[in-house]
Amino acid sequence: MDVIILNGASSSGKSSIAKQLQALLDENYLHIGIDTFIAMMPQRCNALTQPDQTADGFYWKTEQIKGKQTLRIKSGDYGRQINRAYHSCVKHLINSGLKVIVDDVMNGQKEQQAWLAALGDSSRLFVGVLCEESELLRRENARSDRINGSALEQANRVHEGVNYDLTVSTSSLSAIDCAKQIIWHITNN
Ligand SMILES: Nc1ncnc2c1ncn2[C@@H]1O[C@H](COP(=O)(O)OP(=O)(O)OP(=O)(O)O)[C@@H](O)[C@H]1O
Repeated sequence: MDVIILNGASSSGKSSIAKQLQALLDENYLHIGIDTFIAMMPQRCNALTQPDQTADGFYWKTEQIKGKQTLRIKSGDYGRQINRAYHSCVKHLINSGLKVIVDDVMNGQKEQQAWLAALGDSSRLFVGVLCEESELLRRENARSDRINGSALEQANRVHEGVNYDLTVSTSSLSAIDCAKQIIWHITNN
């Protein structure tokens, strides 16, 4: 498998699963996500600590969705350029003979299509990382580095229209057991 794409809301447990996969898989897999690129960007390009401050990179915006005040991540021109580069960078890594675990918060079906276009004929596994909303909220509140409200907004939207090879539930399984489920699927399909 060239690339394993873990898709789920913030705090659903993607990074934890990615680390367990890296430990358990025989072959070496790189772990990459948009946070990898955010860490490379000049700080002035993003406004991720407070909502409603626009930026050329990524920022949070309060929107009324279905009558509810909701925080959504938005991107400016630079952010969109970074996102496209993130997709093609994964393909370049694969073309260099490397294997990759992508840890992503997809914008539903639209972003899966963008991944499929970028990945071409590389072998890939789309994994939905599911978590109950009450548990997402508990985890988000326990973290000091995540803005409150983002996990719940993403909870359903990230999965809308996405076709998965398998899903794992991190509200009922530990990260290591989710990783074992994924490896079982790869080995037996
Ligand atoms: N299967 C699990 N069971 C219980 N707690 C978990 C599980 N997976 C992750 N957690 C906890 O949830 C929190 C978020 O985990 P993690 O960083 O893996 O999520 P994430 O989906 O990568 O989040 P983000 O997209 O915000 O980076 C951490 O405190 C982690 O310890």
